[in-house]
Amino acid sequence: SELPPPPPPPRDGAPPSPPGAPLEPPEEEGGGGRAALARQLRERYEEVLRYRQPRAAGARRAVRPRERRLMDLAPARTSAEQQPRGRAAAERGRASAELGLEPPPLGCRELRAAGGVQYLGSGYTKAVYKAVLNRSLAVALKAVDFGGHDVARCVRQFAALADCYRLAAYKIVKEMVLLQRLRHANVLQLYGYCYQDSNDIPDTLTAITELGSPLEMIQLLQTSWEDRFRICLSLVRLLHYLAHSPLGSVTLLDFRPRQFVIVDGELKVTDLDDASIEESSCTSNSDCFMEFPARNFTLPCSVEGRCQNMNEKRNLYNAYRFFFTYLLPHSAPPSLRPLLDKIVNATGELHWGIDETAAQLERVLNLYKSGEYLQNTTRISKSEYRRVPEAFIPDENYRCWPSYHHKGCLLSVFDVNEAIEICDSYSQCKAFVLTNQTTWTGRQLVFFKAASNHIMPDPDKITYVKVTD
Ligand SMILES: Nc1ncnc2c1ncn2[C@@H]1O[C@H](COP(=O)(O)OP(=O)(O)OP(=O)(O)O)[C@@H](O)[C@H]1O
Repeated sequence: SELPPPPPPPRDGAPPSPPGAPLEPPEEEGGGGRAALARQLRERYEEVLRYRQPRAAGARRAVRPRERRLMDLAPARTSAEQQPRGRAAAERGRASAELGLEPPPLGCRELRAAGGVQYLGSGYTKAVYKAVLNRSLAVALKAVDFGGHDVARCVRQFAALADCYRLAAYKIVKEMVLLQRLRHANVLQLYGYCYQDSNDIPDTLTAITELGSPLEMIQLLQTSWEDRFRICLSLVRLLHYLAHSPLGSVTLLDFRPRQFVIVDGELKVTDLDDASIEESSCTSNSDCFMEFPARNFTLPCSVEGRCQNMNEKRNLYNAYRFFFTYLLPHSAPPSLRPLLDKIVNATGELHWGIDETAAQLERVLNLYKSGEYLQNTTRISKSEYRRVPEAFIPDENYRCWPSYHHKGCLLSVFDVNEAIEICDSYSQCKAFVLTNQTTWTGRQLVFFKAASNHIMPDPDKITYVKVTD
């Protein structure tokens, strides 16, 4: 309900080209509102510069008011169609260098030929579209949302659409710089970007990124523990990377689940416009106060006058409150529960840092993958099973939860003994079929069946039929 209405669909199947252009460092102007807007533009511009410069470069460079346009990329009026290819590429390369980015593999040329453009969603600032580039690559396109809260509020206040666009577009620029500098399996990949003129505003920016699907908590709660654990593990790997990133310790100030998307079952951060590397300065511990809806923490103030590990701990507590409590313990294998409860408690109390938390989750992964978690359980089968190689049972499904198949009972197992244990524990289960499919941890997928009347040949599967009860 808090989402702004979607922007109008792109005309003639063209990619969305919302107006505006970040880019020239704003000059200070006299006079109330305009001066305030100019100041905000300048602050955003300076922030982008901070992120794009390698830390080792040392002190911040002074920003010259008339410095060349920061993101004067390949404008639409010099479209790739109208100019030799080499020049377009050269312009892109030069622009990338200005941004501190590598030349993008995808740009305006590919965007103009995009197909299947579809509105995906929007937040306060950006609208996101799905599109197919080069007829094969499905990507996400991010642009400033003209109907969005950010632009609308700014226009109401300053009545200056072009500058309000620039202010919002800086968020995309910041995100692009961060996506480029923070490279990790759980950070969305930036494929490229395009500046093109729009009706009212020159040099509107579209970022081209990897496509994901929105993270739906309700949906996640209905999936297997294995898949939910994967989300938590990818989040912890991401936070571990962010705590030790090339930019320093990065905190995600906005940590709601909608800042993340799922790509092939892995969680990836997509919205980086609220990321920050500033570590709060302090003179005493009371300056290092962290407030959350249900808990507050006071962190130690270091002798250097910085709140110790505040960025890392903020991320960790948010991971606990938005993800771990919901996703980690429920329907986990019973022998892993004590360790998982320990992880949930330790992060909820901020007793551990990210290094320890990551090490503990990797430990859970190893116990699960290696089958060690099964060792404490008694593994004597109540029933006998007849092995029928190269065979499967096409029907006779029953439903179970949480199943990998919506009609049948498809679960992952470590080995055939675990499948026997599961079948033993379901009175409905009369047989099971080992498939040749595996999950992300390498566990085998098994169909549990309610009868074994029709067995069919299949070279890739093995059927086990319960012979006694
Ligand atoms: N790469 C992507 N693939 C698929 N959907 C995405 C992608 N990136 C973003 N989205 C969807 O689009 C929505 C808006 O994107 P994004 O969060 O970047 O915009 P925003 O204006 O910064 O939002 P917010 O107000 O949450 O900060 C997201 O909630 C997400 O569901």
